[in-house]
Amino acid sequence: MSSGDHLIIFDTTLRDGEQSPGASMTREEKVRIARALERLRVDIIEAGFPAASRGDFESVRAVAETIRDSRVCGLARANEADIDRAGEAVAPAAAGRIHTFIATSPVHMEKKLQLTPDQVVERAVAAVSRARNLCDDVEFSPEDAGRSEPDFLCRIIEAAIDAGATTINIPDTVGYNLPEQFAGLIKDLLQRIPNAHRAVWSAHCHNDLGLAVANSLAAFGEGVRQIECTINGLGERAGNAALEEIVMAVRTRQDEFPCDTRIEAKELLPTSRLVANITGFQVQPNKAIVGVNAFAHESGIHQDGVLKHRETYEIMRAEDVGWGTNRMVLGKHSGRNAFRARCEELGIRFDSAGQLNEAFQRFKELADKKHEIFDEDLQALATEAAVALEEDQAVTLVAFRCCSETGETPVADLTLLVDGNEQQNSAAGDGPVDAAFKAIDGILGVRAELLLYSVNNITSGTDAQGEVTVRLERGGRVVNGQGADTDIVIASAKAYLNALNRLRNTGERTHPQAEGV
Ligand SMILES: CC(=O)SCCNC(=O)CCNC(=O)[C@H](O)C(C)(C)COP(=O)(O)OP(=O)(O)OC[C@H]1O[C@@H](n2cnc3c(N)ncnc32)[C@H](O)[C@@H]1OP(=O)(O)O
Ligand SMILES: CC(C)C(=O)C(=O)O
Ligand SMILES: [Mg+2]
Repeated sequence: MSSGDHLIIFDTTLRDGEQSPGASMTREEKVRIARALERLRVDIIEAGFPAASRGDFESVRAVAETIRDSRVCGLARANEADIDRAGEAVAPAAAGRIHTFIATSPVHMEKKLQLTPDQVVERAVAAVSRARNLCDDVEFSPEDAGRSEPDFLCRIIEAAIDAGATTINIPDTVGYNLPEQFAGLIKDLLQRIPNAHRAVWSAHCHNDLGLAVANSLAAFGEGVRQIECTINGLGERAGNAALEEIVMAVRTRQDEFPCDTRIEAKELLPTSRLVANITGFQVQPNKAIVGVNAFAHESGIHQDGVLKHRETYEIMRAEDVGWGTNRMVLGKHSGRNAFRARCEELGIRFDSAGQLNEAFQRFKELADKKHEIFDEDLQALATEAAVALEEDQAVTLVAFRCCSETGETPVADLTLLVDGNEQQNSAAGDGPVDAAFKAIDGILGVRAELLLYSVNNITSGTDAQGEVTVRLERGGRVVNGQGADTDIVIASAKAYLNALNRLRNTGERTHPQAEGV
């Protein structure tokens, strides 16, 4: 719990994070998240604003009673009642903190507090002194410091340290600052305030301009040793600096920073998921560190690079932040190397370059129709490709159109390539599949009995491939045919043709059951 020479991570998910409209948490939920934060080894957990409500007081107290390895903090305005309530709430903690604040920008002092700067200094000093009588660890924040006058900040911060503040937190409350400007403010305050060295300095940045993490890191570069942040960047308006981004930026770029955090990074993903599930604020896929795509590669050139040497396209290891591993997503941007590697992992071997090419071609065609290709899709593709190569597909589907309207008889219109010649036919049927089969029969003039027709979706989702199996019987011979497509009527036509081709190729076969369904 001591600050030592590491960067102190002050997590405010349960206080500022909870201020996101719609993110309110119950006491039990706060305790669950606090436990996760303790496993993550955050130094300080700001558990709530005890004066806000009885429920929040009880939540902060429950967290203080439960957590042993992180300091537990409660927020309080600069008034007696709030401070006493915060002191009472954190009293059971193994290590507690009272965090008191008052706004220092001209607009906040004049319009919101309706106090003069002298009155604000007076309240800040009284608040810090009162808090110090209740707790030996007191943090003071000049709210809206990012828009406050530096001279006034120097005055009030010096007074707060003299009154007993052990941490001075500089908030960019409305996310207005730019990184260089915020770093400049920190540097200026540290140089000009004579007793600055008696407190730990902290940054608390908001993300209104998407700069919360950048501003926090810039402040770290200028001497702050505590950063206030939240899991998934949850927080008031556009949120706070994201804890996982701060932690991994500092760890990954130790060449740029003076020290590291104590965070157990493998807990980042589980904690992110817990907070997302409890608050209902799901993380965007491209969110750094914890987004589902943060360690996923779909482009062939990237996949090829990562397969050859991970560091070509990854600056962190997925495993280090709680993911099982990085992820190769097969889609239309993927190349042969990733395709073959995944197939090999699934035990699919290609005996020849021709077989690989055939399967890869089919994979690209499918990928044009489907967002993501799953393992089951690959299995189906590999089977189809093998069948296509090993069998004489004398009849193939060239084009297909089907009109199906409420109250109207469905009509299928298709073109087949039969022994090298294109032939077209239309037919009506009881349903689109029946119409398709009849149109095929019309061209081929075959009479086979349909013994079985079944459809399975290979993967989930409305863009999933449907896999159709048909079983045909003619003259005592029984064959099965399979077809897969994102359109199940086309999958049906393919399966029917596959079976008809087999009937042609297995003219002499008498044990069709061996094929199984
Ligand atoms: C930047 C931040 O994140 S600050 C924290 C923001 N979080 C919250 O506000 C969540 C918890 N808040 C609450 O539950 C309520 O606002 C309470 C219980 C704190 C106060 O409720 P109310 O007494 O009804 O006051 P209300 O919220 O309407 O107005 C805030 C009052 O606090 C005053 N105030 C605001 N900040 C401070 C401060 N740091 N120190 C002293 N007084 C303050 C305002 O000037 C206003 O005073 P007024 O009533 O005399 O005009
Ligand atoms: C209470 C303070 C630190 C705050 O949340 C802010 O200014 O954003
Ligand atoms: Mg804030």
